[in-house]
Amino acid sequence: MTTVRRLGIYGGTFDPIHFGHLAIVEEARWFCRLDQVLIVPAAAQPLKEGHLAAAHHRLEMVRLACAGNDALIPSSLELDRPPPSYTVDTLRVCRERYGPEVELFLIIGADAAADLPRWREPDQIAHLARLVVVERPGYPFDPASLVAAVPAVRDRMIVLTGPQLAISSTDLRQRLATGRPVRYQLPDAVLAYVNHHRLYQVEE
Ligand SMILES: Nc1ncnc2c1ncn2[C@@H]1O[C@H](COP(=O)(O)OP(=O)(O)OP(=O)(O)O)[C@@H](O)[C@H]1O
Ligand SMILES: O=C(O)c1ccc[n+]([C@@H]2O[C@H](COP(=O)([O-])O)[C@@H](O)[C@H]2O)c1
Repeated sequence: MTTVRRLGIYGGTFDPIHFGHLAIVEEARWFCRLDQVLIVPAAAQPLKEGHLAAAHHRLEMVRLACAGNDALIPSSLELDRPPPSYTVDTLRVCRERYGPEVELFLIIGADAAADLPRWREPDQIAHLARLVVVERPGYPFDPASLVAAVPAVRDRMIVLTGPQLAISSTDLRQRLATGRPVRYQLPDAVLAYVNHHRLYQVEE
């Protein structure tokens, strides 16, 4: 069994999960020498209007995407409690489950990081976990403004350039709805699942 000393936590709507997600996790895992990364689909993201695929579908797609990489652990942590899914609560549960010796690393894309001041208890988030911000094409990130808005992130933030893949779930959903190709933007097994369950097709 892997001894976990450095644990990554990567939350998202994952509607659907794609290679942009997986590539940034891999970068963070390598750079921060993480033993494991929990991939945590949100029941309901507090600042988002809603999602299209049901929670069990999004979790199953995460499971399929993680297959073959023992360091990636699909987690139903946020689906097992009532929404909204506040990250600070998830980090508290992880702290309790894994104990004080395990260092927590919260992985987030640059667009989500810029929004951190609007999240619930951002100071506590920075106390509970180091923040691993991975840059994303189209979302210039200014660490100084984040530190100005949430001083607790100073010395707790790592910014990675990352693989810079301009893939988004919104674009994938639009492509799927209009019959455009999405292959090579997400794992084949996830695409097969999406097609089998007709997740993002517009009914005629
Ligand atoms: N291509 C990408 N590069 C870097 N970070 C990404 C990328 N896609 C998503 N992320 C990050 O992954 C996390 C989860 O994102 P999410 O599930 O909302 O995907 P998304 O592609 O942004 O979806 P949507 O288009 O529906 O908003 C967030 O921290 C987000 O910033
Ligand atoms: O805790 C909050 O207040 C909060 C506000 C907005 C977003 N989040 C989390 O940020 C992660 C990325 O969100 P998203 O919309 O990019 O999928 C996901 O795990 C969300 O639950 C958390």
